[in-house]
Amino acid sequence: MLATPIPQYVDARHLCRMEDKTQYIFALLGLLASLYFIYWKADPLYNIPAIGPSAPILSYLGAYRYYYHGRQVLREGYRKYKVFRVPMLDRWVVVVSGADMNEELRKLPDTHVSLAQAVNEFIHSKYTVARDITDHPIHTAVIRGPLTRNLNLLFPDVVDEMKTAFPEVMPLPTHDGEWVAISVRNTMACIVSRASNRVFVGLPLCRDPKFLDTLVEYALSVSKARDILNVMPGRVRGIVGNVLPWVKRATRHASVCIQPMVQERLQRLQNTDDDHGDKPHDYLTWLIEETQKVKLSPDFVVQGILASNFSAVHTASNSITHALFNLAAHTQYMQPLREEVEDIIKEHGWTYNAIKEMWKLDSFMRESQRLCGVTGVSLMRKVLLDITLSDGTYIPKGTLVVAASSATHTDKTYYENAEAFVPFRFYDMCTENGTLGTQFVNTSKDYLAFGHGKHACPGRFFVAHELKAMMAYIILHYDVKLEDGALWVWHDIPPPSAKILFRKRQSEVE
Ligand code: HEM
Repeated sequence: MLATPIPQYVDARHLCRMEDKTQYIFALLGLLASLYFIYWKADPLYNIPAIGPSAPILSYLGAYRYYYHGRQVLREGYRKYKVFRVPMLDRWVVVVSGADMNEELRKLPDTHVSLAQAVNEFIHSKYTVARDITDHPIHTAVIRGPLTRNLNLLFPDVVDEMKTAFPEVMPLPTHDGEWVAISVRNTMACIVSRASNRVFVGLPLCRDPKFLDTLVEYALSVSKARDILNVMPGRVRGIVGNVLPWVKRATRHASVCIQPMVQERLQRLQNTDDDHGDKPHDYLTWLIEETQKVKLSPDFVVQGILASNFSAVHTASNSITHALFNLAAHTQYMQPLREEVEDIIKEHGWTYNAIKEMWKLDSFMRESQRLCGVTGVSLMRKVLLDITLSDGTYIPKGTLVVAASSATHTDKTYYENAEAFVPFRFYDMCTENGTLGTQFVNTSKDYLAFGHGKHACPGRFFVAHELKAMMAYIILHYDVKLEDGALWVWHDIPPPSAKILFRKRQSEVE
């Protein structure tokens, strides 16, 4: 084929245009690179060392790594820096390292940092947990106040519910000696939910299958909704959050069950004012009284119950699931635990004080939580006013700051043989030093499983006794072991498929 000759003048103009185009492209690329560089440098967190790439767009690689290997990333930062930052899909999170920095973070006043705002930013509580709970956390005041003060009185109900729930939810195999594989997380969630709601809403609602289904759906929907909202850009988030159906549906369904009880309590409270009746003394009444104190409608009680469930059930069922896996992986500790539990129950029965006195079990639970906390971070705070930490790190308003709890818990500066599961280490500390400062419920700058300071988990006194009672029940009634050939592979949140073998207890305490 003959090539068509190109006239000279066309060629020259064409070349000129090509040159112009190339120049424009280079100029545009240069401009974009400069903007990219300026944007990167202008980030107010730029001076805080980042784990993984910190440049815009590339930081998504780091976010991906943090999502899947969070604890490794946190440990890397913890080893290298006092203060560092890790990328998430929509933000950077600043992390402080070591007990002294933890102490500094927990001492920051509420005028400068906020836990509630941080939780709201992190899981969008307004759209995932309960509409008004960030602004009006009535449940927190009730848990911290009357619930904790009255644990001794409420505890027989928790024990009764647990004793009823175990045989129903985890029936013993019909043949003696037969092992049965049980999916632990869901089973424990079911029993924790019943025992906790025995206190929150009482009988018969705490056993009502419809109410319990609503709570299960609600719990699942919180993380589903959070995952959806996390990938939304800021402005769209509010619009999408408002149309998500789950929290509205849970509130509607829960209202049908709870509102009549609220009305009944209100009536009784009024009668008490008129000296005609006994004042009810339970969680619903305390929530109603709290709404009255802060001048809210009693309708808020439903949100308070949902938020209580959100705070209590997921955390507690994960905690006992980890403890059971630790027991199944270290069955040599069954015997000393059995001896302790059996002796104490024989002497005192299933009382609140009896559970408190199970010090070996207490130490076991604390150690399990030291190594297997629900998340690798604690003391999550949103910065409300610009702050400068003692090492000179400037943290602007709006930033999320956390403490690297899992890295602190495995730091050999604070714990001997820090990586090993040594279930009676805290028991030994208590007996050697004669102090009670290392009980399951105690927080410190190097033990952050329940947070630390003013906002430390107010439900920890309730949950410590609830979970110890459940463990004591299992220790007395079941043998446990891992499935043949299975290794205990630790997860922040154990997958529902993770199973343990249970059988009716074979041996008496020797
Ligand atoms: C093993 C189970 C639990 C764990 C590991 C746990 C852990 C935590 C942590 C780490 C915090 C944040 C503390 C801080 O930042 O200083 C917290 C706060 C909170 N927890 Fe728990 N928790 C558990 C069970 C419960 C239970 C059973 C309840 C309710 C009965 C509850 C109610 C709360 C509330 C209301 C807050 C917010 C406190 C505030 O805003 O000041 N938690 N919890």
